Amino acid sequence: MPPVDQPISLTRYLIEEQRAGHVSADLRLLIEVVARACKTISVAVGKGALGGVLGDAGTGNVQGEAQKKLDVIANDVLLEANAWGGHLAGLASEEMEHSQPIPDVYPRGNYLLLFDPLDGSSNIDVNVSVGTIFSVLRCPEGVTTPEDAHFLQAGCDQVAAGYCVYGPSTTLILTVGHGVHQFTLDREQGSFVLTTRSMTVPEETKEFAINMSNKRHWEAPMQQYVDDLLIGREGPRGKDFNMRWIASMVADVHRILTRGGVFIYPWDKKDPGKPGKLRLMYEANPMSLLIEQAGGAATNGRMRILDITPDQLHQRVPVFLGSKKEVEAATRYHLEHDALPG
Ligand SMILES: O=P(O)(O)OC[C@H]1O[C@](O)(COP(=O)(O)O)[C@@H](O)[C@@H]1O
Ligand SMILES: [Mg+2]
Ligand SMILES: [Mg+2]
Repeated sequence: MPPVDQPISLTRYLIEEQRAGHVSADLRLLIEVVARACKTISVAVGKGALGGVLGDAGTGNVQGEAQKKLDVIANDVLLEANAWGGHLAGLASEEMEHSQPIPDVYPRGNYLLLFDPLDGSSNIDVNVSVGTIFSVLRCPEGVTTPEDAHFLQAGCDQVAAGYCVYGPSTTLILTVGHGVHQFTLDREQGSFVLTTRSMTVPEETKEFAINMSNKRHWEAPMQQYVDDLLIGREGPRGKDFNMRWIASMVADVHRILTRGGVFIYPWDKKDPGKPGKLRLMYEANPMSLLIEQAGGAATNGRMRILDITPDQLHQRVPVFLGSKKEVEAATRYHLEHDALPG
């Protein structure tokens, strides 16, 4: 990836993208508001035990998951910042049952924002990287008070997507449909600086990321695929593989954007009613757009994630994303299994 010679702030990068006709003024300002909210969340995360922000909130979200204090704080920060941002018609969060239109009394715009305010929250209390994932859609024409149904657009309709990782450094990864770029938070200056232009995911990899403890609950083709990875060079894949699992999707995807790999959260029969663990609108779609923009691939094991027509705001999907050839290989195991007679 080419290094950047001159420090370029996120603001300057976005102005250049606006001049090039890649973003509207409204979208530029909306991304700036999200980035500012991420800075605030980064400060809260960084306080750790000193800030009293660790531990459970004692509440559950709409998904029936126990919320961490920081899940609630991050959600509130994003809501507050964006309600006054002036560029949105509505927003939706993994932590809220329904989407929220921006009330009349606030300045409003034509975009819809969806977010996972804090991804990987099981890692907060052990001081491992967590992050924020976001996705931007257009509000359908003529709609002034968007409802859940207006957010149900395929991932290929996203106009921007990104995530922020709160790790050893705070980094913002962004696409507005013209490549994927990395910005690192300069903590002294308080601004995001472009540190990697045009990130690319190598086509091939020898590294996979999966929660192996679920293996016995997977479908047959998924078990076969991983068995073949583990046999390594003596098996049909003809090479040895390494494994990583951080259990924060943002951090696992960030590694893949940086050095390649494949990330898989397949369907499992622990809870057969759930079509997957990860959420289409807040996790799978934005990450799939980023990965595709960086030259990788993303499927649900059978079809391209960005082509899925959502039918629920909190819809879950299996996720296979990363290095193109490896995602194609894992997908092929499923499609060939589906084509078997009987
Ligand atoms: O604990 P598991 O089952 O391995 O799941 C880990 C996955 O769950 C997630 O933490 C789900 O995200 P949330 O923390 O936003 O619910 C992903 O970031 C991660 O990839
Ligand atoms: Mg998440
Ligand atoms: Mg979350």
